[in-house]
This record gives sequence, structure tokens and C-alpha cells, in this order.
Amino acid sequence: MNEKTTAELENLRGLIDGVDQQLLHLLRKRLDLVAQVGAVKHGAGLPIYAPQREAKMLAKRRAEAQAMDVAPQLIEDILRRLMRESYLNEKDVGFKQVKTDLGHVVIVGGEGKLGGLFSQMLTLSGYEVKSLDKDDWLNSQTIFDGAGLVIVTVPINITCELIASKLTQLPSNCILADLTSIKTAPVEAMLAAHSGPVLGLHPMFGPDVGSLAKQVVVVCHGRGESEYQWLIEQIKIWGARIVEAEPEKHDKAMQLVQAMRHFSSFVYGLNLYKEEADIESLLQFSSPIYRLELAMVGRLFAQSPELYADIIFAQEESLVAISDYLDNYSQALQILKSGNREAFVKQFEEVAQWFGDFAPQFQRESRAMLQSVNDMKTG
Ligand SMILES: C=C(O[C@@H]1C=C(C(=O)O)C=C[C@H]1O)C(=O)O
Repeated sequence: MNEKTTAELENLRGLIDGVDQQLLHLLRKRLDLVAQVGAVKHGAGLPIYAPQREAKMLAKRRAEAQAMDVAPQLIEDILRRLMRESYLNEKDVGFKQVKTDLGHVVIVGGEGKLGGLFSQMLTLSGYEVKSLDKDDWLNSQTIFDGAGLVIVTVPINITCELIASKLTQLPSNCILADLTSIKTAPVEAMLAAHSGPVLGLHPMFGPDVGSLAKQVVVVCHGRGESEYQWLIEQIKIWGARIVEAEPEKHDKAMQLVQAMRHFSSFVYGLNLYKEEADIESLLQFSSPIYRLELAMVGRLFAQSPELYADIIFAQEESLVAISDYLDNYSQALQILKSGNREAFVKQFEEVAQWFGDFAPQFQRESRAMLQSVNDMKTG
């Protein structure tokens, strides 16, 4: 680089630094305004997440960007990232308490990660939350006394037994709910153990989400809906989307969404291990989609084996789904072994047709994800 080039670059980079600093001040200003919005929402009991406002705002900014010769997707990406920040910041102000005369909440398994998240959200909404864990059962009667809501969030394999043996003496108007990732058996167990209001919940996210904005919580109605409607409203105020489902339908979906998903990741990791793959060099050679795949698989092994055993072993019927997968894998492998390229292409087209409009939709979605994966690269 000659001196002139160096000087020109330095000058321009100085100007860019200045613009970035201005951006930083604007970000600070935006965060302060969002905090004020949070306070107003808190007072009025409005949900943290306002999808209509977001859609309107994004449409306007995209049009303005276009007129200024800025890529509309650029401003949309930036604003979406800022909105994520807003959810975190609005959360700090707390949430409106929908039910003010509840009595306290007991979280059975409150020291677990998901229990901790619900405890935090309920506390931020003004409820008194008590945790009941393994060592507290001697005191349980005192802890349950006066409780308005009991939430069970213990490992799946002990959930039903715990409900049947330990939750039969709750105050009669107390709401009994669980957060288990299967629903048929726990909801039945709760209905049998308790004569008051019962509902099953399944938060479709891990405990590390930061905010519940846009996250899905599945609700399976048990008994006494009008008594626990406030809890559903409360969860909506946290920003989550409620999906109502029959327990059986939910459990069937979980065979693919959870058991199959995690089992496949487990086998994928197992295979890398047995093949003695060199992750370091795989990372060096990885395309963005492969990086994403390694991330999906690798994150499994950063978590508790007990948790995943629980999820994978939760339903016997998952065995059928997983065995079918193995059969299809074998059949596809047969096509490959026989060198029948035509058969592969034909099968591919058949599946593509079955995916229909979802295939291009997933392609668009994954494009944005892959670009983010690439953005995260350093060096
Ligand atoms: C700040 C608000 O809360 C959320 C965050 C938004 C933002 O950061 O612009 C927009 C809508 C809401 O989902 C609001 O409602 O205006």
C-alpha cells in the first residue's frame, strides 16, 4: 500500500468510526425510549411483544430504506436485532400481575433451570414464589398451605409418580400445572390427584432464552379453565404465543420434534466420536450449513445427558418413529449402494413435491440463518 492509499483509508475509516459512534448514541437513545415503553406497558398490563406495531414499523422503514437506496433487508435485520434487545430491556421493568389475590406460587423442582426461569418470570410479575425441591418434602404441607398455584417441573420419569404420591392434598381451589415435555400422562395424573383446576403446559424452549417474547407455550386444558385463564393471560404478557393442543396430538408431534430430533443428534455425535473425526479440521473446512449442523449437534453434548435421556425415553411410541427412520435410511442407502442415481433423483423429486411451498420457505429462512452464522466468524 502506498502512502496516499494509507492516508485515504485512514481518513475514511476515521469518518466511519464517527458514524458508528453516532449509531451507538442513537442505540442508547432507543434503549432509553424502549425502557419508557416498558414502564407504560407495565402500568397498563400490556404484553411485552407487540407484533402489529413491529410489522407496521418494519414495513415503513423498509419503504423508507428503499427510497434512500439502502437494502430494505438491512434495516429489517438491524431493527429485528434491536427489538430482541427491547424484549430483554422491557423485561427488567417487570410485568403486570394479572391475578393479585392468588396467594403464593409453589414450584416443585424450582431449583431446576426451567423452574428457575418460571420462578423469575412470576417474581418479575409480583407473585410470591416458593421453591420445593428434593430436601423440602418434610415441610411440604407448610409450603403448600395457602398456595394458589403449584407448578411441577421435575424430570419426566418421576413426574407422574410424584404427582400421584405427593400432590393429593393441595388446597382445593389451588391450580395444579406442570411443565413436562409430554402431556397425556402428566395431565391425567394431575386430574386424578387433584380435584381443583388443572392444566398442562409445555414451554417449547430451553431455559437459556433470556426473554419469552415470541416463544411458544403449549397449553393442554385439564379442568376449570375459567379459574386458570389468568395464568394464560400472564404468559401472554411475558410475550409468549399460546398454542392450545390435545395432549395426545401434542405427544405425537413430540415424537418427531423432540425424541427423533435429539436421538438423531445423539447418533450423529456418536458417529463423529466413533469415526474419531477431527472437529478442529472439520470446522476449518465447514460450509455455513455444516457449521450450523455441528452447532446443533455439539450443543446437545454441552447439556445434561439425564435431560435428553428423559426426553428420548419419555414415550415408547417414539421407538416406532425412530425405527421407521432407520428403515428409510437403509432403503435410501440401498439406492446409493446400487449406484441407482435415477432412483435417487426420482425419490428426491417425490419428497420435494410433498414439501411443496414449505421447501422454498425453509430455503429463505435458512439463508438468513446461514448468513448470521457467517457473520459470527472472526479472524
Ligand atoms: C418498544 C416496544 O416493544 C416491543 C419492541 C419494539 C421495538 O423495539 O421497536 C416494538 C414492538 C414491541 O414488540 C413497543 O411496543 O413499541
